[in-house]
Amino acid sequence: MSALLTIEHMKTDIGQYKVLHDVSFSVPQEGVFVLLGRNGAGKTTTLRSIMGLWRPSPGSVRFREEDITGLHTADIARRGIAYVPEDMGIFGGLTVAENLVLATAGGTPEEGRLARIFELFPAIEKFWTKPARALSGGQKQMLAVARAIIEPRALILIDEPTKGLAPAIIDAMADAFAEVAKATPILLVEQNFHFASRLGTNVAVIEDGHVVHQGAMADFVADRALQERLLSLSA
Ligand SMILES: Nc1ncnc2c1ncn2[C@@H]1O[C@H](COP(=O)(O)OP(=O)(O)OP(=O)(O)O)[C@@H](O)[C@H]1O
Repeated sequence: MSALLTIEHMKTDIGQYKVLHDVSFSVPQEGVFVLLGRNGAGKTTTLRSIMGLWRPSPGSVRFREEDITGLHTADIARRGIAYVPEDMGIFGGLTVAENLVLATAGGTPEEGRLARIFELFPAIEKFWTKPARALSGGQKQMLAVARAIIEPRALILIDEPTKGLAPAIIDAMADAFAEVAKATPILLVEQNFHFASRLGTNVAVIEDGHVVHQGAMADFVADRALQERLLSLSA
């Protein structure tokens, strides 16, 4: 089966700074693909480049067999790629309901989809009429992901959802994300190796703007020497 998303030799400059030097990886049609790397390695820049928020040049991004390199962000999103940025992009002054309605194309969430979201993230239903700023950090992250899946999507990019969250919340999030991934593949940026290895089916490691490893998560988890070398982990 061909890959869902293929990135080849992506290189991104931000102003005068050369941030991505050579990023290549392929996201399969199913599961959770994790992009790991130390602080400042280029993970967020990779997601932003896929979404057209930075313009990669040269290199190519292919999605469902189509070359989407250089398209505008709205055109990339229209092809079914949702992006949950690290700051989550939710509106604190609006209610949870309004945040979800704003994320729908027609202004009315589809009933079955909303019911599924309530099942996955009970806090969304519980705090439906409350302002989003009243949610805890973990609940805000759940709302951000709920916004991403309120419409059918082909792929969700999620940037470091566990940042700053307590272990019990992270465990609940892992369960919910595993459920989400059964319907929609996820490209996940993470630094929390425990969370990433629990969820991930495939992994790529980025170091100083280069992808230095790509493979099955199970093989990476089994290879402690490789983890130690690439991530300074002794997990
Ligand atoms: N707007 C910007 N202007 C200049 N340099 C930037 C900008 N955004 C990111 N960088 C630099 O690009 C490099 C990669 O940043 P990026 O945010 O992609 O890393 P990351 O792997 O996501 O790290 P983190 O885990 O800390 O978020 C860093 O050295 C960062 O300082």
